[in-house]
Amino acid sequence: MTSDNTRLRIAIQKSGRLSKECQQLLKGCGVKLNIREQRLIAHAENMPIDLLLVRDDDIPGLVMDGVVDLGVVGENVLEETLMERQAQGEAAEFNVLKRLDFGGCRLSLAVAQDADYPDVKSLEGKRIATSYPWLLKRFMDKQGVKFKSVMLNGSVEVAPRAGVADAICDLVSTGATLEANGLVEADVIFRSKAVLIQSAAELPLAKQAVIDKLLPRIQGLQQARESKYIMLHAPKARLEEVIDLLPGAERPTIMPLAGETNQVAIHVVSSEDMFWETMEGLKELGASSILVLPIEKMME
Ligand SMILES: Nc1ncnc2c1ncn2[C@@H]1O[C@H](COP(=O)(O)OP(=O)(O)OP(=O)(O)O)[C@@H](O)[C@H]1O
Ligand SMILES: O=P(O)(O)OC[C@H]1O[C@H](OP(=O)(O)OP(=O)(O)O)[C@H](O)[C@@H]1O
Ligand SMILES: [Mg+2]
Repeated sequence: MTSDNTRLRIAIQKSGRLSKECQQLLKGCGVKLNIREQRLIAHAENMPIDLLLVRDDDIPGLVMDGVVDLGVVGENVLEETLMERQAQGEAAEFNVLKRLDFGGCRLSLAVAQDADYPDVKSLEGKRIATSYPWLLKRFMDKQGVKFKSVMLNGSVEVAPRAGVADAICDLVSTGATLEANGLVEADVIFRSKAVLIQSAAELPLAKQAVIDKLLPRIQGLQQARESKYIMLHAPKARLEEVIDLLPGAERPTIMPLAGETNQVAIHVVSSEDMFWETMEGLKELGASSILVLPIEKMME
């Protein structure tokens, strides 16, 4: 990659479940990217940042070997790589800078829909197909269940039907993939989200300064995504009841309404979502013109 060691190097997934959201995250942080198809490297136009676009499996290693400074990867891949590297005596140091709010999934054991599965002990001596042998082994060792691991890098969900395994241990989100393959989730063994990790190596001040800029921006984006701006009109007489119903702990702003003495306008930033039920409750108290708006960025 570039020989310019003053530019912060960040590894993200090239294409897959994390790639779009990683690019959006950087864009939201004000990083102008010029990503071209087929290119491994993308240079930011307005900040000293270079992106390395790779398979997600390679990201923890690139960070742990200090080839890149930062990486975004699922905790599932991170933890699996960590265990594998530790077992092989390879470099396995890194720091988690931030748990992100995307890439949520779980690593689960799944069996055929008609299988008899009272608990995990029913997998004793069985063949389990997975791309995560270390995470699976850790869980099964803890449960005291012996099994045979069948390592597959992809299409794990077809293994039972193909007669290659009796059960699988794979990532699940909605469960649609399992259902489409006649499988049911039996036990969750690991819950995962995407994380931003940093290499353990000490960074030059200039690079650290870029990280110090990015982190509060990521925090601001995440906080904004979790928050809503709520506006409504409410009768003065029921103000306290209306405020009690509003989600989140922030005190609202109360403003007069032109030409209206019995009603006020209420504005509040809420850290929680506003449910239809709450809106209906507000309406019953006489509130009207209730608006729930998304917030783009936030800084406290
Ligand atoms: N269904 C899902 N919903 C949300 N996040 C998921 C889902 N499946 C996987 N992930 C997360 O996204 C990561 C990347 O998933 P993806 O399926 O794109 O990986 P991959 O096929 O191994 O890609 P690559 O070609 O980069 O190796 C996973 O390691 C996991 O952390
Ligand atoms: O429970 P679900 O919502 O169905 O999601 C789970 C599926 O998503 C991931 O694969 P992905 O779709 O990213 O494709 P891949 O197998 O090519 O990685 C994962 O490996 C599962 O197969
Ligand atoms: Mg992968």
